[in-house]
Amino acid sequence: EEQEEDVLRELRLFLRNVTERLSLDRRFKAFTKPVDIEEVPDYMLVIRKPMDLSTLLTNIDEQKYVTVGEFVSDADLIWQNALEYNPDSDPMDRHIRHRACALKDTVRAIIRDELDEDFERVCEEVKESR
Ligand SMILES: COC(=O)N1C[C@@H]2C[C@@H]3O[C@]2(Cc2nccnc23)C1
Repeated sequence: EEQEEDVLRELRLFLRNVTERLSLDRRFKAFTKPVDIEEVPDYMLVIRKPMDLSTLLTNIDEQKYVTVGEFVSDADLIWQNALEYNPDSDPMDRHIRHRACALKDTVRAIIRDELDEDFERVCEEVKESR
């Protein structure tokens, strides 16, 4: 119904704003596009559910997310995949793991600071009603 569409439109605006801010952060450059499987041929063998910031944005526009929780689950794949695929002690792996941890903390901080819990509750009710 109309009010539901208003809530989901506001959700998409919030999620686009969060995703765009993450994409502009230079620390998260490696997370902005899918890992290039030409460059990294074994990536898809190791990582079952690839995810990146550009794919999050596409998902938002395709109205995949009805709650912030669903969005955060996909956003978490980005840093979880990076920790899984880059586990070694060499400096490159440590560098991307440090950035993955920064991404995890930044997503959580933005949601804690900027998401009204009453708004998320309304989104959950829309989801249950479907
Ligand atoms: C989110 O990004 C990543 O998990 N990775 C892992 C890959 C291994 C290493 O860094 C990545 C890209 C790359 N390309 C060429 C040679 N080596 C690399 C980015």
